[in-house]
Amino acid sequence: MRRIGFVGWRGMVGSVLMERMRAEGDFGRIPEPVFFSTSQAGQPGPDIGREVPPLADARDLEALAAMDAIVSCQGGDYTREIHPRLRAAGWDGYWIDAASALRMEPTSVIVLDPVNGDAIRDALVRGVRDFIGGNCTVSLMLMAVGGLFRAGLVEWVSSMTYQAASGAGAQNMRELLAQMGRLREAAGDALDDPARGILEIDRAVTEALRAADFPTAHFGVPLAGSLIPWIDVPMPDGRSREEWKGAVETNKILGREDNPIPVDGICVRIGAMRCHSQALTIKLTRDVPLDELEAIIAEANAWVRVVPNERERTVRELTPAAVTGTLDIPVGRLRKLAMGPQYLGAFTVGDQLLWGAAEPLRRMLGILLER
Ligand SMILES: NC(=O)C1=CN([C@@H]2O[C@H](COP(=O)(O)OP(=O)(O)OC[C@H]3O[C@@H](n4cnc5c(N)ncnc54)[C@H](OP(=O)(O)O)[C@@H]3O)[C@@H](O)[C@H]2O)C=CC1
Ligand SMILES: N[C@@H](CC(=O)OP(=O)(O)O)C(=O)O
Repeated sequence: MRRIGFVGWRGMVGSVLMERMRAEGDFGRIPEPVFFSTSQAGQPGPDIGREVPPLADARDLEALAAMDAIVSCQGGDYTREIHPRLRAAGWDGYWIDAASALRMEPTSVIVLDPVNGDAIRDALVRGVRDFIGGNCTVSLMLMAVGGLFRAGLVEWVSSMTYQAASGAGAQNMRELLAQMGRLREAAGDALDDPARGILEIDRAVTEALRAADFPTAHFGVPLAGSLIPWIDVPMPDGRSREEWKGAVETNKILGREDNPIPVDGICVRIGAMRCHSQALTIKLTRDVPLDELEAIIAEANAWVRVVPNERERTVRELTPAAVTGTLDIPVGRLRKLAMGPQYLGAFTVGDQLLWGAAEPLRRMLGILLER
């Protein structure tokens, strides 16, 4: 593992990956990092604390084929264009990818090593070469309650999501802020005057939300002051593709494709910046006391943390504002539901650019570098 190529490192997910790799000193373990771009070939590469060659052309198959591994955060269109051609040309290096394009291919493994590290290592021994990061919502749910799955305690899960703007892309994050700004403008001076009636302010804000010039070029509809109960394209059975991924990717990561655990729910976009939250209803395979369930959840990996089901701790620690920019995976609101002792309620939050996207790729590269 000498030459590692990075494609898509300038983008939002790629930048988070670069930040994490710099913070962890990963580049010190890579003898020859090569940075590619589809639009900036020949320009200087990123600052990684030592000199790197100018950017290579991300469509130059010969240059790509000289890599022992390629990490791509460039997106699905790029993967669909380049990966088959590289493989057809006989390239047998490792392909590590953030995009969903290859996730459900039988030749690939979805990587989330705190949950399926053994499956990843088995796959390496079997000669698997394509290692793909999972859907952010799926990875964050499994980081949160993977312990319950591992213990065989999950009969089914319903996940109701509250997904951040970042999942739709960098331009959407900007648009969310532009929408927020427009609403603040609409409230005008009335907001600074405590004597002015709230209904007057609300009327002005609603008018702005519905105005033809409200900034909606990327989301298509208002997100600030509203929400969007549909993410990604429709599937034939009424699910959105994001909801479909919840089921198929979870079971692929768990190695349960032949005997899948039902996972379903409604995926909703809300006005958070980069943290996805999920309210989970879990039907347990048997009645287990709550304190045992909490211990199983908390011991599953080094990042998950149980937040006691207390108001003060919950509103401070179990929110996008508290979690954003960190690798923490808090899980709280844990309690048995009114439906019966086998029904567990939970709420979890995670940064969708870290554990939801960049971190599993960084760790997969780390596993390859250790070999
Ligand atoms: N957004 C998310 O939450 C998640 C995304 N993913 C996957 O990762 C892929 C990449 O997503 P994302 O990072 O959001 O994509 P971006 O749109 O932020 O970046 C993709 C590419 O756009 C090019 N680009 C053009 N202009 C700019 C600019 N001004 N600044 C930076 N880059 C620019 C860069 O390529 P070049 O250097 O070649 O011009 C860059 O690598 C997605 O398609 C998806 O498959 C996976 C999980 C979560
Ligand atoms: N679809 C996710 C983000 C994403 O890019 O997912 P995927 O990697 O599965 O395409 C969201 O909108 O929040």
